[in-house]
Amino acid sequence: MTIPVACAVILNDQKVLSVRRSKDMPLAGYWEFPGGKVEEDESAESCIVREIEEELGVRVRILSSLPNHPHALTSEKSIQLIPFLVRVEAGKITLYEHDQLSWLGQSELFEVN
Ligand SMILES: Nc1nc2c([nH]c(=O)n2[C@@H]2O[C@H](COP(=O)(O)OP(=O)(O)OP(=O)(O)O)[C@@H](O)[C@H]2O)c(=O)[nH]1
Repeated sequence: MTIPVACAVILNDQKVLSVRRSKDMPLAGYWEFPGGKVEEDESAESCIVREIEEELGVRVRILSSLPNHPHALTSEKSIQLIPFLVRVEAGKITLYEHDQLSWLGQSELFEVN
């Protein structure tokens, strides 16, 4: 089974926004790009706008779509990660589901879980 997951790449001064999954979420403590599962009858584009509003409380505009990335979770379950480069259009980033955020530079991305 392959689950489509849309995620947002939000840049600020060459650093990318990363958020940490809270203890109320599965895979707690792992860092990710904000986003979530694409629902049935939803486009990946609508999904990322919805998820970012739910998770970070901001409205984003999609600037471009980035190459999709398949990622095996278990032998039966995999994720098709669908990243979008987005820009925050309105609001102030607030964590509604995650417990930490960090703006990470290219090499720092490899230093978190
Ligand atoms: N958002 C996000 N999810 C990722 C990334 N990489 C990655 O493997 N995933 C996985 O994709 C899945 C996304 O599921 P989720 O639980 O965040 O989705 P959701 O917000 O729709 O939650 P829900 O199922 O409770 O409605 C998780 O298994 C997560 O670990 C990433 O960079 N960002």
